[in-house]
Amino acid sequence: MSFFFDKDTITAEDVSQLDANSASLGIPNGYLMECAGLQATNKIYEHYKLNSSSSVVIMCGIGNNGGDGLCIARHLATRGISVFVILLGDSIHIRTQESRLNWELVNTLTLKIRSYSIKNIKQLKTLCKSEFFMNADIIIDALLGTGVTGKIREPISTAIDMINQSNLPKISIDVPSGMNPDTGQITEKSVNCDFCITFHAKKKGFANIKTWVAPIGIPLEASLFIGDGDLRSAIKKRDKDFHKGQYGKLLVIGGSSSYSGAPSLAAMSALELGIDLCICFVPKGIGNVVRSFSPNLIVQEGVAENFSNSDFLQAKKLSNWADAVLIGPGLGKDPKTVEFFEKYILWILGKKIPCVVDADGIKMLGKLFKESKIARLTSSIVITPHMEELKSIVRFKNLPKFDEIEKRTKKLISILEKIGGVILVKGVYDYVIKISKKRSICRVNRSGCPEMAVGGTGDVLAGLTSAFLSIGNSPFNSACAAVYLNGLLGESAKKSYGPRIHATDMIKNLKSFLLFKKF
Ligand SMILES: NC(=O)C1=CN([C@@H]2O[C@H](COP(=O)(O)OP(=O)(O)OC[C@H]3O[C@@H](n4cnc5c(N)ncnc54)[C@H](O)[C@@H]3O)[C@@H](O)[C@H]2O)[C@@H](O)CC1
Ligand SMILES: Nc1ncnc2c1ncn2[C@@H]1O[C@H](COP(=O)(O)OP(=O)(O)O)[C@@H](O)[C@H]1O
Ligand SMILES: [K+]
Repeated sequence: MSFFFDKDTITAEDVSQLDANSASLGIPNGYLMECAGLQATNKIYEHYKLNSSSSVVIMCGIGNNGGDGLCIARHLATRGISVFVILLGDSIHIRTQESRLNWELVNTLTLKIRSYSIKNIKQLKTLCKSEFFMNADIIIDALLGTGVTGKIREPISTAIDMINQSNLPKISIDVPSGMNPDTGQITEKSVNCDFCITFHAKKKGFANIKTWVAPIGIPLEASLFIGDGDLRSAIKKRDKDFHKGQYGKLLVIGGSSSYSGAPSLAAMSALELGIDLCICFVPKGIGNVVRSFSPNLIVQEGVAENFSNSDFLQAKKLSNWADAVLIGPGLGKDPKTVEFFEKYILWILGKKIPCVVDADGIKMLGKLFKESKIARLTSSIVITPHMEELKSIVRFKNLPKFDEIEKRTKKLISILEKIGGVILVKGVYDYVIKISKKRSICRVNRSGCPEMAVGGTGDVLAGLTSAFLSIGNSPFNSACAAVYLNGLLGESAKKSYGPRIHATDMIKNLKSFLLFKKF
């Protein structure tokens, strides 16, 4: 299944994404910690040929890396090994439920485990001179993992020194504490481990570390199906010192004499997601209709009641201002608009400004492909066709059913390789595909409900995709996060208002939904 989204090395961000996606699939975080603890225990037990006369020191932090260490302590003790647990910090500060549970369990098992929580460095130094510490067979480093940030603080800093000063064999859990797992950088100090037992996949920054990778039950589905983790990481946090415009400037080009709702729905979705600024560039005569949706929208009108080449200069100017562009919703099919679109799209393909093409824009793209005016889309373009729209761009007959994932993915990739770009194929399951010469990848979205098959929900999706682009996400990640959120909004609108939902109900629910889900 190499076309699915599995990676050889992963970052801390990937880890938290996979973790949250596993939770979306119903796998509690504590299960993963239990697997991690048991896998590490098995490896250590076999590698060092431990037996009931062995003794082990485990240094634990107050995050989940420490939780893994506490879990290992329990499993080693179960095998009759004497364990000496040192928690670096007060137990009331343990950060997660899973780690706290493991701390409580460690303190319930009294036969083979002794545990200490360190209040100050002096206490730590005394413990490190104790007979147990000096005579142990190995020392396990579960101080810091993928959650490390900034300079190493006390008492962890001294604990790292203590581990490094000891002559015992040293095993690091997940990450050698102190090392940045994404870059391999050691700002100050890190544990000089003999080897590292790392979970799920090797971390990106590991170069010269002896590593053993342990699977911990993160299922393939957590990488294949888009979930909470994707959405959480796409909703980027505003930096404290951000000023207006740094969290997304979006340009929506759409609308025509017949359609004013489509660009309005897209722009409103983007605004409700929380981006800073959205300019709607619409043809003359519909500006006030779009304005009436919200005073927060900035609306500019073109020269005539349908776009034409006379609007090209203004479209270019506004695009250069924007972080991302959405073109297509409600554009119509006026021949002059088709000319304008062609000119604009050829320009933007050359500029690499992140851009979403939807609705009428997709049909016009199809024409450009047919006339060989475009050979290939660039990786900065996302198109969001449903099946019929996709047929206007590339020829194909039938596809395997929506839930025959492996077959459908293979077929879609072979079809889409001809056109390139990032393609979000809408349907009961949405398929987000990034075509690349090296290796094309596919993610699948299962959120959403049949009640969403009404006018306007596609415009909301296009608005969300371009909004995610405007705050700095990659085209692929933007499409994934948007289609997942769009489906959740459909489900949530159905819960709030019953089966007769409109696109406006989805937008209405956006802010409270994100707040409720703590995004
Ligand atoms: N996400 C997953 O899928 C799983 C993660 N697991 C473990 O969880 C770890 C990540 O857990 P967390 O996110 O809680 O992070 P960590 O356990 O790496 O550490 C986070 C805590 O350490 C402290 N800290 C961070 N930087 C520090 C510094 N520079 N100096 C001193 N203290 C510092 C802070 O109190 C912070 O809350 C992984 O490395 C792995 O060991 C496992 O339990 C298995 C499942
Ligand atoms: N039957 C369905 N089940 C689940 N989701 C659906 C269904 N029909 C449409 N959707 C979702 O609604 C959104 C809009 O899709 P669609 O109606 O095809 O767009 P458009 O408005 O462009 O025609 C997409 O995210 C799609 O996944
Ligand atoms: K560690």
